Amino acid sequence: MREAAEAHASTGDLAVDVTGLRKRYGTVTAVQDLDLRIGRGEVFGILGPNGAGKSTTVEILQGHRDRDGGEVTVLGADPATGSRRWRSRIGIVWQDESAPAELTVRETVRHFATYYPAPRDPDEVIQLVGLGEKATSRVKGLSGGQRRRLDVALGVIGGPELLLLDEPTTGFDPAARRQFWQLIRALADEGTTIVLTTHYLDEAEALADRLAVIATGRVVAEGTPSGLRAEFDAAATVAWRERDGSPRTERTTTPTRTVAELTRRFDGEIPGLLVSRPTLEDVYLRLIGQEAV
Ligand SMILES: Nc1ncnc2c1ncn2[C@@H]1O[C@H](COP(=O)(O)OP(=O)(O)OP(=O)(O)O)[C@@H](O)[C@H]1O
Repeated sequence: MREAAEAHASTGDLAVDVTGLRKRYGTVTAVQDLDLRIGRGEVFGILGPNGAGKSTTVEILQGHRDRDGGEVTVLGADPATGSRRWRSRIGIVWQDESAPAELTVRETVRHFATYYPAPRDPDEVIQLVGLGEKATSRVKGLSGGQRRRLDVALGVIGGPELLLLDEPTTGFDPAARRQFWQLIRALADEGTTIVLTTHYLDEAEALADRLAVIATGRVVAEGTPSGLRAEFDAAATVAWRERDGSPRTERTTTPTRTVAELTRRFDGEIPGLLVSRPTLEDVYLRLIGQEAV
């Protein structure tokens, strides 16, 4: 999936192509000079802290929010002028619950299917999201996690080529998150392009073929989860104490050489030696400006 998506991204077969996106709300700049290229069939994570501009970006991709500047193409069209037919090719899982409480799960999914020109089979979608045993339950009786699964069912009932999920697992317990991840992977295996925003680094790592870290409306890092990790693994910190007891640290991409030099200098044991590398979490926190590594 990842190789196919990267090949698409490089050959120009893009599901999402954003250049120089800008959005302000009054005096607040929510998005500034944001670029995104997402290949067809790719699972793409947009990772960032509260207020980074994730929801604003996704709303602009959906065509639900105007932009102030930049070029945006989603499935070949500008979302600002996308047709109804274009909209039917995109599935959206909203942050707010949208299903009517009094209907059953099956009634709700069947009802939403009528909005689309070529919907999927409602019972198949109910099975896909793991609500088979709840098909005849009323929406108001579902748990939070089950509601979210229903939201995904409503997002995919139209058979979308592109699925946009805004913070899909916020409020989930750990087991529900893992189950939800399986669902996203199943959809990705069917070939759906998936863009999801998240606060959670582990979620982006577990699901995304590629991810963009955004902070204050800009992309501050982009790549595969393993590529980002490798890039940041390059720098290690060597810490030790000098003979007078004063602490020293050195950031280096060649810690073994540094330790060898120190070994020679101290002629044996290096006082207080510590060699450490940042975790991906440390790197993420540094990227979003919340902690020094
Ligand atoms: N309708 C609005 N009116 C005014 N300011 C807004 C509006 N929506 C968002 N903002 C501001 O724009 C910035 C980006 O918000 P956005 O919701 O896009 O971020 P986010 O990354 O999705 O955050 P969160 O993770 O908290 O959902 C924030 O400073 C926010 O306060």
